[in-house]
Amino acid sequence: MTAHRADLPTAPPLEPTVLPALADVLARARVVAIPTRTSFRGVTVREAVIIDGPQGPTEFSPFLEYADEEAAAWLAAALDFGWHEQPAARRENIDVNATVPAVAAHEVPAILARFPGCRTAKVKVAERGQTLADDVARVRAVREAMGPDALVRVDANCGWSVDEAVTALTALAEFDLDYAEQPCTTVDELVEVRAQLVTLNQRVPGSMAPLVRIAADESVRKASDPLAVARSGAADLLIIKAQPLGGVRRALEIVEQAGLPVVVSSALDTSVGIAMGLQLAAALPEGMLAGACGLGTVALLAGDVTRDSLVPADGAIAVRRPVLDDELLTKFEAAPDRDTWWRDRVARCHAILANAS
Ligand SMILES: O=C(O)CCC(=O)c1ccccc1C(=O)O
Ligand SMILES: [Mg+2]
Repeated sequence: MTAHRADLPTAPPLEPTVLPALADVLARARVVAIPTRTSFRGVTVREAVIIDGPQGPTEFSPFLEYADEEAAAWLAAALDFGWHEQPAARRENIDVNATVPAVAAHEVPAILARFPGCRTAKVKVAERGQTLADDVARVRAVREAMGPDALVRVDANCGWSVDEAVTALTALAEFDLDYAEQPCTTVDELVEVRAQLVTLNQRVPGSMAPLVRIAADESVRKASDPLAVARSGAADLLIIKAQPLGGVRRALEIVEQAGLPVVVSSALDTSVGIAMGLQLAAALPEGMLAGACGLGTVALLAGDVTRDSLVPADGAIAVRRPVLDDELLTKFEAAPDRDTWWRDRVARCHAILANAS
């Protein structure tokens, strides 16, 4: 165990309350493979296990490259959402952002059209194989399409070094960014980028605010210690995802302990996983939400497992659980080898949770 400053406790352990039997989980599971409309961080088919739990449908969809230890937290989340009562909702509708993949600038209007009414956009930047000029052109296209009142954010997904991040965010500052999500990989790098951006902001003498605010995503959801960011002052706000953090209740505990404003986001889930994110956003204490959430991403998929998809209307999504559609589950059924692969993965992650409890 590392030493911790007294002001922040360690993150709560993954506690898989009462674990349902593996056979029960698998009997309720359907594996689906849904194409994306646009390549999103290299993903062109999104695979997911949809489980018809006693409390409602739930989803297990860790990315393919994740090892079992990491994927086990996603299974804890899925089982918690499918088998246990969830924290009470404090709001009925959740504002969401448009999510703009790393497309060419001329494709931006077509992407934004899938997010009706959204007044916040999050734009992917620092994509491998692209240049800062591509990012500037894409962000400019978003700002021009949405107008001066919209909020525009960027997400670099760890794609920059400290120097690249400072250069890029200085160049992008003319578009008046709401925040930059995970510009670099490590917590120390985030601290350094943020410090340099504070220095660059000295147009307001004595201000300790950075030129662009920093949000942490991977440094929260992929970290063994999701509170390290908050403890070291590496970010102005946190991106919180229910599946990787082990479910709605554990994510709420982490938010409370971190004490930073948050934006709830998805992992490119089907409507079932989005429902979990909406539940988390709806349960957040007053004043913790830092704006529109990244939960509109079903609009980036070319299919879904419900007829009543959880996509934005008027810039928001109503908090609800979708009704599974058997025809769609069959239509997007994964190939037999992929079905077997996912069921084996569920079994291995289930064993990890069983050993931990
Ligand atoms: O936050 C959003 O707008 C959508 C979700 C999103 O960007 C995302 C989706 C899948 C995997 C990673 C990420 C991410 O935020 O980095
Ligand atoms: Mg992100």
